[in-house]
Amino acid sequence: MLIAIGSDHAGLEMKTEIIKVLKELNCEYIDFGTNTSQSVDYPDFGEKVSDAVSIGKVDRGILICGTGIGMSIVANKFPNIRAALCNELFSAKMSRLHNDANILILGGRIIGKDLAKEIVRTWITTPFEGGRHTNRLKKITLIEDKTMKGGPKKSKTLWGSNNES
Ligand SMILES: O=C(CO)[C@H](O)[C@H](O)[C@H](O)COP(=O)(O)O
Repeated sequence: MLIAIGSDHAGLEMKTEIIKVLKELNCEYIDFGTNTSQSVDYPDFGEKVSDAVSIGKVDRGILICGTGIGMSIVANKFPNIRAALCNELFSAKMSRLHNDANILILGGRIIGKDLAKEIVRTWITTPFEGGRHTNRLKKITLIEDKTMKGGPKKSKTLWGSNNES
């Protein structure tokens, strides 16, 4: 299995630990950074990993930021992405069994490295259950098609418009 992995500065230490687990599980990986403790912006790294999974360059992705929330917001903007923020084992297992999650997200400032490593082991080795869940995933894809078709929607936020008319 080929895994894309990335973090911001708040997830860097945990990323280093998780790479050890990937090696232990004989997973190949592409490390999209960051690789220094300098403060960076999580969307830049979330985008690289999510894009790699979205276009099928890699099988799955792992993202780490401070809480995992920022990376989750970024990753779930991408087509074909089912990103799951899992800071405990049960969610990690269920995100594979029921949701076929293809990106795992962890909060580097929320949980310790031993739990994070155990979550990664569980998430990598748990298969998708299929059955009734397949139809639910198809419905998610239909929603994605409806909402993403036709390119970016106009949006005006407090931070400014990304598509001025
Ligand atoms: O947790 C996060 C928000 O969702 C981000 O991933 C960042 O890690 C966090 O915002 C970084 O905070 P900092 O104060 O700039 O270190």
